[in-house]
Order: sequence, then structure tokens, then C-alpha cells
Amino acid sequence: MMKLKSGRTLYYGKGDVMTYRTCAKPLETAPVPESRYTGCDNVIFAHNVLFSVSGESLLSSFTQGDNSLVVATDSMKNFILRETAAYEGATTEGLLHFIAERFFAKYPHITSIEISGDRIPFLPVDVPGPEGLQPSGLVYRRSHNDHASALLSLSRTEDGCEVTEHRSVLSGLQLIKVSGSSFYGFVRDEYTTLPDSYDRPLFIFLDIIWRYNDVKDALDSGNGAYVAAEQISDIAHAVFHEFNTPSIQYLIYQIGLRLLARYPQLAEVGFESNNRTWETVVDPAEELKPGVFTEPRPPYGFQGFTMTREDLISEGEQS
Ligand SMILES: O=c1[nH]c(=O)c2[nH]c(=O)[nH]c2[nH]1
Repeated sequence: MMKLKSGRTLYYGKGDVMTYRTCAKPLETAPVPESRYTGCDNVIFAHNVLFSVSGESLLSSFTQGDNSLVVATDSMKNFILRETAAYEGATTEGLLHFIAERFFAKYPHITSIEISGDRIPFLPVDVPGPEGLQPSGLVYRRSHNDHASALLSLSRTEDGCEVTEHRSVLSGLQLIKVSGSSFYGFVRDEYTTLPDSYDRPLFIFLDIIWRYNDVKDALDSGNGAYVAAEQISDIAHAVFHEFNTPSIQYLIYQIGLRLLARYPQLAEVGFESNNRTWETVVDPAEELKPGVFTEPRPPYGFQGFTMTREDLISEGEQS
């Protein structure tokens, strides 16, 4: 939320700016043991961008109807689309920063910008080639599964701009583990109807949020420290697989510890989870035998948790 010095909130902008950039610089990332992902060709580098600006000079546009300093949101949309062509980098965060930096340069009366973007995932497809199936490089498949996104808040400085807030996000991950999750031992009193569960089909919706020690690692993949949402997802899969979990709370803590261990360049990781545990209709006779489940009924439980490098250090001291 962008505020003026007076504490007043003031902003305006444009959302759902669909930028289907093609042939951006390929992304290369350092490997991690849990993932095959080491980068992306970025032939399709597509985003849904949300952009807003603020500044003291815009106050009169609200209070006096003075449009003389109002950059039309239609022009903002054109700016985002056209400048996306000039971006030479390989990351969502870098693209957002590039657009904001150029906007500050073009419009001196704008003093702060908030910009976020959802990556629109187009996945590579394999087609027959001389040596068997190989990536087409031309045809891509639109995915409606989880996706990466990022948000930057920026302020004008004497010689350019600085990032005052940033976050990178994996949104909309949905994972089911058919066996190996329990939930028991919780408060049992006159309000409790939920039975103990020693092996439940745990279906979770999960958003994972991360922040870098130095935002430069997010902007420029050339530093070799860029963290790809695809690897974050793969690490979450691996931890979910490995651990028998007594709750979603404990599961996300374990995912957080692994992420902080894998990526020393991250200062903080966070989670927003949603419990969609399937409702059992026909109980499996034993683990990994046939069962039938159905969609749970609302309302749904949720969890939120943030962790810093301190959590990893204190965990190391305990073990
Ligand atoms: O993992 C869970 N945590 C809870 O806090 C909770 N509460 C609940 O009803 N089911 C679950 N599951």
C-alpha cells in the first residue's frame, strides 16, 4: 500500500497487463538434489503484470481534478508492453525492476512504484526427432497449475531507484499424499467432533514465499544465486514424501528448514497453506490398498508461517 509523507494512501495503476514476451534470455540455475530443474529456455516469457504508482504530485489529481501530471493507465499499459521488448534479462523479478526503473526515468514526478507479475507458465513439449523424443522449441503447452510470481516496491532515489520491499512466490501448489500423514493429540473437549486420524489422505493447497538477503540475486540470474519456483516446488514434493507428518504446521516447518538449508542466499521463507484433506468414503483396508475419497466440505482450515535463517541455526543447535 503506497503512502504519502502525510500518511495518506494514494495510488493508481493498471492490472492484468498480459505481456507475452518471446525469446527472452535463457535462465540457468544451480542444481539442487531434489530437482531436475536447472533452467528454462524462456522462449515464452509471459506475465500478467499489475502496476501502480504514487507521489505527492498526484494529490491534486484526486483533490482538484487536475490531470496535468496523470499518466493515463492506458499509457502505463503501453509502456509495460513496449518496454518488455527491451528487457535483456531472464527473471520475472528482473523484468519488473526493469519496467519500474524505466518508468521512474521517464516520469520524474513519480516517487514510488509497486509492481507485481504472475508468470504465465507455458511448458515445453517433446516431439519425435532424429534421436527420439526431444523438446520442440516451438510448441509450448499452457499450464493452469501452480506458477511463480513476484512483487517489488520501489522508491525514487537521487540517482535512480531502490527496492524497498520484495518477495518471490510460488502460488497455487496443490499436493496430495495418499498415506503417511496423521493428525491426533489435539485439544479434545466439548467442542471436538473430529476423530483422531493416524493415516489421512492429506491434500494441501500451498503458497510459498521467499525473500533474498540481497535483492540483486533475484534481479540478475547472472549472479548464479537466483532461486527458481520450479525448484522450490520440487523441494516441497521431496519433503512431503520423506516425512511422516503429524500436521500441516509441522510439514511446512520442515519444508522451510530444507529451503533455508538449500539456499543460503535467502533471508526468509513463508507459507500459506490450506487443508483440503479428502473425505474418506471407503476406508482402505491397509496402507496403499484401494480406497475411495471425495472432496472435503467447507469451511477449510489454513496455516501461515514465516521463517528466517535463525530457525535453521537454532534447529542445528538442537540436533
Ligand atoms: O494439519 C492439520 N492442522 C490443524 O490444525 C488441523 N485442524 C483440523 O481440524 N485438521 C487439521 N490438520
